[in-house]
Amino acid sequence: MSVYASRAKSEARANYRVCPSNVSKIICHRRRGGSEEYLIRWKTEPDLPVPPRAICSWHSLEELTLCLHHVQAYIESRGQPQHLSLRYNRTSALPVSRKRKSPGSDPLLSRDGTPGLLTPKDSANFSREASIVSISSSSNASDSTDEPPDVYNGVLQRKAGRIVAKKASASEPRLLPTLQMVQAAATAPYTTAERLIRQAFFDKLKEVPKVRLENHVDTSTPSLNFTFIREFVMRDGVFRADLETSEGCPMPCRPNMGQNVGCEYTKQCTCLEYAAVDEQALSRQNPDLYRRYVAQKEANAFIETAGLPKRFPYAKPNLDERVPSTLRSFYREQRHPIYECNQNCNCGPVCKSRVVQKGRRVPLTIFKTPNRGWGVYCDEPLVRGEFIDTYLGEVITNDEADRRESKGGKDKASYLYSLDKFVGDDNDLTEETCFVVDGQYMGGASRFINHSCEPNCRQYTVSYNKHDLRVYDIAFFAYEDIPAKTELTFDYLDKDEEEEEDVLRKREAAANDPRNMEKMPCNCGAVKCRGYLWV
Ligand SMILES: C[S@@+](CC[C@H](N)C(=O)[O-])C[C@H]1O[C@@H](n2cnc3c(N)ncnc32)[C@H](O)[C@@H]1O
Repeated sequence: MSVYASRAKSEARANYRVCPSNVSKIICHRRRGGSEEYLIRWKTEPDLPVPPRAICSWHSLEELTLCLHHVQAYIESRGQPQHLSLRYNRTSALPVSRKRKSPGSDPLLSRDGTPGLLTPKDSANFSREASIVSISSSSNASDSTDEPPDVYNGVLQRKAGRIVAKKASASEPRLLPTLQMVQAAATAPYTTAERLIRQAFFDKLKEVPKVRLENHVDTSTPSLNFTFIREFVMRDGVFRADLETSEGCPMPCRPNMGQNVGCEYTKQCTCLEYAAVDEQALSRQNPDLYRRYVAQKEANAFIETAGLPKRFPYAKPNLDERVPSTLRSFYREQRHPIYECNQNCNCGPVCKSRVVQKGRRVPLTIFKTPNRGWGVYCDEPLVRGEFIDTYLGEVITNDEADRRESKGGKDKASYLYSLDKFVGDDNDLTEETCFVVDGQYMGGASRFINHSCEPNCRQYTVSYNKHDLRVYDIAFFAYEDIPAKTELTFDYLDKDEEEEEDVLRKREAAANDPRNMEKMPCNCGAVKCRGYLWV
């Protein structure tokens, strides 16, 4: 038997001690042609902020020797004399600066998967089961009682070197864990459970058009407690406005108006009643009315805009389905709500005022980032103003959102999105009475979009019933041309662009403000990063 280390590089790290008893696990990956690859998972020193389950390789030649020695002993114990190649990850789980890495830098595994760990994508396509084995020892890092056990998707937990299936409670009934998972949990190492979880997630994903999962960082998948949905799920205490308030645009809107594209060519379209006023057209058509309008606007007074010429939100150069509609610059910059035509309109399905309601057209990939959990990119290039997807989830009351939020600590990811666009707009809607979308357990791929202080996407309000101020779509559009496979991001605080010096000054102040100790650091990596996610 020979153990062959491929592409070894050494990198001494004085403060990181590795010895054979520190090896918590060896992952064996059978390759085409019968050879095997081994990945070594080290336990970490308790005082080093290296993730306990990080897959590390050796950091020095001595460590490599120990590592090979350990692999050899392990293989001998299994009696598998084969040609072996040992692959490694160059030390990516460094003890410092892990949290502040820019997106894409220094990933645990390279993007093409080489030197490669089994990725979830690989495992789903594996005809032959990747053989994954574990060496457990009583001193296993994640077995220590002062550390919480690893939780796999809230379904299976690693405890004392075994996998334990979490029981479904009456208040939280679910189909998971499956019988197969429970049985595997009783007998198998946790890597087997992880594989089953991956498979279960891929099964879920099969139902979702044009969404892929990619993970070159580790072997996890998003939570199995997450369900992909196609429309809002309305929970207790939330409601839409009465159906009869949903007016369509009546005659004269017709399917064959103008250039066969519906409402853009009628200034009378009642769906556009609350659309942005076309001030240029107004000043041309009725200078007196224009002057009055400007005065009211400057006085911040309520303006009755019915009958005034309106700006149309979308541009569509031709009727070719492959050419996307784009949001016009005024809407892109001003964030004026977009009112689309609805099922009661006479203009018909090709009307240019129907974009978001037709749903996502672009293919998205949910991928694991090195430092911000899962993120999303589009497989194809996006043009500025192109619609991407809406934010879906359970629609809950603000009180319920507060309850759900209070259950998590500062590190808990937040998936809550307030539907508060119309708060204060001459109505009695308040921050307390508006509804909230929770994408934690249910949603679409866009629920995985991360925050950036310099985002390439923006969120917009899209309404199909101008009388419903509580329930509308949150739609993501590209804010700039975005090349294929670039991570999509939006600003969670929806702040307007700030000067760089202002941001840097505020960032320093935020870093020194003890109240921010409780806040989650932002890892967006942008030059203008504000430092924290919620400041
Ligand atoms: C709507 S989720 C986005 C998807 C999430 N990354 C996941 O894996 O499910 C929001 C959460 O993602 C994480 N996140 C998003 N953007 C981040 C950033 N720039 N820096 C650090 N964490 C971020 C935070 O935990 C945040 O509460």
